[in-house]
Amino acid sequence: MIEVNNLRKSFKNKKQTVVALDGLSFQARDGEITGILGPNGAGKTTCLRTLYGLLQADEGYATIDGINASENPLGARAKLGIFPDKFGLYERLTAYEQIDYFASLHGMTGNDKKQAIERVIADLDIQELAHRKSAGFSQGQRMKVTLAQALVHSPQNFVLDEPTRGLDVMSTRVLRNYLNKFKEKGHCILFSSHVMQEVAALCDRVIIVADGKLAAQGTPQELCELAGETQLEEAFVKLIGSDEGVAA
Ligand SMILES: Nc1ncnc2c1ncn2[C@@H]1O[C@H](COP(=O)(O)OP(=O)(O)OP(=O)(O)O)[C@@H](O)[C@H]1O
Repeated sequence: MIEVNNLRKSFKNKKQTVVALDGLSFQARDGEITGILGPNGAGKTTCLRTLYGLLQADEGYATIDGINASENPLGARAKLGIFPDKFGLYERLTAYEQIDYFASLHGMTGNDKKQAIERVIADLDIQELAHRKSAGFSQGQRMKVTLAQALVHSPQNFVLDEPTRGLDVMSTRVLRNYLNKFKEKGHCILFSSHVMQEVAALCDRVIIVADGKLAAQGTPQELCELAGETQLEEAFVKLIGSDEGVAA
């Protein structure tokens, strides 16, 4: 379970202060897919970077299975799989070596590590890629290796930043199926998006963020009822009071 409590974060330069998070709070529960939906600049990535321990909030805190992400970033990351917005594979390494590298970063060694790598390779059905160098991998193959390296340490929680950006239809379907399977096993999945269809298709609960604050939350159905609309897109526009920076 992931909890975000009253997060505040501003970025300051000489001329200007940008408030990225302005007291954001929400929960993402086990056994559910939670989507953070918000227009461009709403604060989604800033929130996720705080969860990874890459950014320190000015106020408030985030916990991963009860572990404070800024006080104990290594402990929190052990419980977290991170699917970044760009697939940064090392072209000269094989898929197996990439996954092995991430397993080692999580402190895995010996037979436990070997078994974990083989399990995730089988899970994602990438046996034929395992001993190929990643230079030349297709977008879908890169996505699967990225998933494997994010999940090799069997985290309870999985966070994805705009996961289907740049993916073709087939890769998007593979990723969605995988997220649904992961959810059915009782894991907590949190992803950010400004793509309405994706959120409507995948999410059990939606956190709508605008200007760094929680604008509304609930199931897609509850959000439609709250706004008095039948389509999530219309409900979203009504709830944030603007249609800027939203993709259908
Ligand atoms: N490192 C930074 N320095 C200065 N301003 C920043 C920095 N990171 C984020 N911001 C600002 O904070 C606000 C929130 O940005 P953030 O990237 O979290 O939004 P987002 O919801 O992820 O947007 P998008 O959907 O466009 O990716 C924006 O106004 C952005 O310009």
